[in-house]
Amino acid sequence: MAKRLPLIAGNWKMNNNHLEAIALVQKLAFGLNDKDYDNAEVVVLPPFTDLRSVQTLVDGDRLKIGYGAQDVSAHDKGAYTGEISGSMLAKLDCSYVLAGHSERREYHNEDDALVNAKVKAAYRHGIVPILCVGEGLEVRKAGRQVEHVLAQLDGALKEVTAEQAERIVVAYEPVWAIGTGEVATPEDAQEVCSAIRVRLAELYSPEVAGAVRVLYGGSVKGDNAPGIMAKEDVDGALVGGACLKADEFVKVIRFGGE
Ligand SMILES: O=C(CO)COP(=O)(O)O
Repeated sequence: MAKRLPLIAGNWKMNNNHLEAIALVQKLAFGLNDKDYDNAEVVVLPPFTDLRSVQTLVDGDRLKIGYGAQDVSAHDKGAYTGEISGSMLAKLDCSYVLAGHSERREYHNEDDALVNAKVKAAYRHGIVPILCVGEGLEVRKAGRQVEHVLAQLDGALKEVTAEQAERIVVAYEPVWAIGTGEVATPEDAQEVCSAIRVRLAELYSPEVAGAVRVLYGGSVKGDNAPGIMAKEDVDGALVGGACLKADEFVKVIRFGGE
């Protein structure tokens, strides 16, 4: 089985205008060397309004940093005020798009059916979805995190083919660890990431399960990344706060040492 290249993705959330975006990507590129890009695929997920500027910079300077969006419409075009389609993102050469981030689920009432529609919209336009799943504190306290996350996974993957699923990225982000400074232990992350992989093998095949990158997200920083990344079924990180500072994000990307 081919070794999975770790993916370190920075979700900027609603931070940085397009000028700030250019400055941050330039600083990040300046801080990274060839070895870093061999160790991990580096991706940034800026707000929609920054994507054209990021595309121009990445193209012009031939940066090895990938990029994508934080959301996509389930629809391809038409009267959907405020929405952004997969084809618009594809035209900006976005490689990835988040689907089902807990903040979309919470503040925009996105349910598994809508997340599933967004996952399929991404595939229609050749964009790899980064599917976010994760439990809240109550579910964690009740010890039902695995069951909860697998139900989200099943819902999001309805009618997704094995060929499509092989390319998906799944990010396990326990809601109680997002933006709280409360990081899951490496064992917590491994438990759920491994359960996700087992479920992918059941839904598809061991080959698909072996190819999919499963990330952990939730208060990942330079100092806790190595412990989490050392776990067998954790193939990278989805980083929020720590990706807004280039130096700190570089530390996460160097989880395995300089
Ligand atoms: O939600 C996250 C990434 O998508 C995690 O955010 P923090 O790293 O700020 O906890």
